[in-house]
Amino acid sequence: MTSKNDTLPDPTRQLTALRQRIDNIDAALIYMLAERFRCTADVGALKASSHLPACDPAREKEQLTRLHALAQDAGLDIDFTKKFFAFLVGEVIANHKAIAAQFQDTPQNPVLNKE
Ligand SMILES: C=C(O[C@@H]1C=C(C(=O)O)C=C[C@H]1O)C(=O)O
Repeated sequence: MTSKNDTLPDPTRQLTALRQRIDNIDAALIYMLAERFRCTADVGALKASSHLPACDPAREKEQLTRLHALAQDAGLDIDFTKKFFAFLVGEVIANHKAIAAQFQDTPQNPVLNKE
């Protein structure tokens, strides 16, 4: 199969091909993050309705140990992994606090009643 891309100089074609792979990976990351945040929103609603704290340091410690090993195995920078995880969990905890505040105002939280 020929395409317009076949007529480009080699480095340009290689760059286009690499960027196509990057775009595919970015799409997968966005979908995975969206799914993770949907899941953590459900955790936030469960915690709010059960009066559990937004943050669980023991669980985070376990996750960090696991992610450290996974990052090492995958060849992903450990410091980046820790920073990314801290950023992600920081967002989740802020969301959990917002859900808890909303639950206090309106115990009929729509997140809990969506099914
Ligand atoms: C999602 C939870 O809430 C918080 C967020 C976490 C996460 O994003 O993975 C982990 C621990 C908690 O501090 C949980 O307790 O499982």
